[in-house]
Amino acid sequence: ADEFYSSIGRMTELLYTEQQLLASLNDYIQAEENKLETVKRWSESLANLSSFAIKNPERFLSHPVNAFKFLKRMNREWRDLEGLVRSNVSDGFVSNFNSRSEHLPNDDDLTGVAEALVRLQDTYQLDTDTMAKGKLPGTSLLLSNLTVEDCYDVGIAAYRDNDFYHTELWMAQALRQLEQGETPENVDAGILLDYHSFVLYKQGDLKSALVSTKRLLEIDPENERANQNLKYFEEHLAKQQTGEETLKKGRAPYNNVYERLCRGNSMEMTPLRQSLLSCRYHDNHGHPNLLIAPFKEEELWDQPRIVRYYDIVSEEDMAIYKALAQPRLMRSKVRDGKTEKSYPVRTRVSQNAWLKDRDHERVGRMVRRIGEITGLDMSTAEDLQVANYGVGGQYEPHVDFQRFSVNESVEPYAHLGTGNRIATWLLYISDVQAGGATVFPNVGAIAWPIKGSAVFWYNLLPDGQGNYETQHAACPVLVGSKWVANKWLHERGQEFRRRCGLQSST
Ligand SMILES: O=C(O)CCC(=O)C(=O)O
Ligand SMILES: [Fe+2]
Repeated sequence: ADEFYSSIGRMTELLYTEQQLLASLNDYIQAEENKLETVKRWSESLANLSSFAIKNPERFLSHPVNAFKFLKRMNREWRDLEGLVRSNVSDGFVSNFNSRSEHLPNDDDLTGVAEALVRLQDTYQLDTDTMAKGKLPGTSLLLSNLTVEDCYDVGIAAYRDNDFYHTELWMAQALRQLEQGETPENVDAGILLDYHSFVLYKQGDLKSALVSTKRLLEIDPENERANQNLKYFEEHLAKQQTGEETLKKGRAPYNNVYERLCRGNSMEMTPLRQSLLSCRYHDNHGHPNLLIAPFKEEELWDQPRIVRYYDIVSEEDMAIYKALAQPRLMRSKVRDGKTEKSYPVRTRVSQNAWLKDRDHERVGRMVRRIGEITGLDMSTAEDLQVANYGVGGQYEPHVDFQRFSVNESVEPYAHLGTGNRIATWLLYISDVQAGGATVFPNVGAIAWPIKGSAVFWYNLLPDGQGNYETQHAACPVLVGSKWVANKWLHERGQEFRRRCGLQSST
């Protein structure tokens, strides 16, 4: 089935679908109006005739022409009219809609996008009101706020996830907006308070659950469940006060290194260490192709060494990669090294496509460039992965190499036969308005997406062991459509290019 929330690029297709549906709906409205217009005209013309005739029916019908026309009308014209009234002009729209309905977002998309809002709220420490009012960078794009019903839907998505902490936040937001005078059609204070008090109770906050239940009983005094809960909460609270039970804490949003990095709080480096990071033009020791056009190289981090190259490809190249990838985008998966199978996971919300060197001359050209810049053999690299992130799109902390231990007989990436992923080339082919940084939680490095620049690092230590300091993540995209193109380089072919050491240091 089609999935949309995991890629803004895929979602853009839906906007065109909506345009076509709207055009078809307008055709239907026009046809319905034409039909009604015809019916009205007929009825009006008849009204005069009939009111004249009815004044003196016998006299009217005594005229043979009148009699002829009258019988004809009653015999044929009324029947024709009935046919017209009965005729269905909605077929076009209905069949148009039905043929597309398979390719419209399903419930998983709705859950996915609601989860995304909650994820963004946690990662970027935004309160529910800020989120509901859409007060984010890029606010000029916002058409309308979340309504009471929208907030309720986000709360329900969290509830289905057993995420009572966020259910509480969103039900409370809905209640606040209700108090501010919104008039939703399908949601009322009763149902909001019902959920609100229940999830407070589930989180062990009996005092607040009691307050919420009392509010519910004010508007619905007969509510049986609320009355039972009231008794239950009061009894348990009394016990608690005698110290029998302590408050359990609900799941609070985690505030770990990863999320702090996503918010742009990088680890402080000592000024000395910082000053040793260099920025220079890079020609890979005089590679002939790079002497003519060297790349600006910036050292982002020292241990592990992470470098960024600016202006690696042109705007046109990037447009080509996106255009080639767009129709092939599929939900990104994560490969389980043990079972060798790939699965879609919540920790990776994006869609991707793979481009071969031969798919376009510009793809092959960039791959050759990577070889020139890094000095590595590109013949064992994987195809170019083009990825586009969705709403709150992310890739939680992971390493790019396949974990293995020397005593294990399984060879990493056995199906490729090219050894492990020795290095990662991560090219940003879009900017991102807010969020979406690439961060390295084990060391504290942050790489912000800069269109046309590529970040490069070695995943393996010189002896072939995986370097866990290279663990990294793509932070949730707050505002924007983030596109990247990765090239994963493998061990085979690099034996004489990157000299291996016996010890695992770099
Ligand atoms: O998109 C990013 O910033 C990082 C992507 C990444 O780590 C991956 O695809 O393995
Ligand atoms: Fe990665």
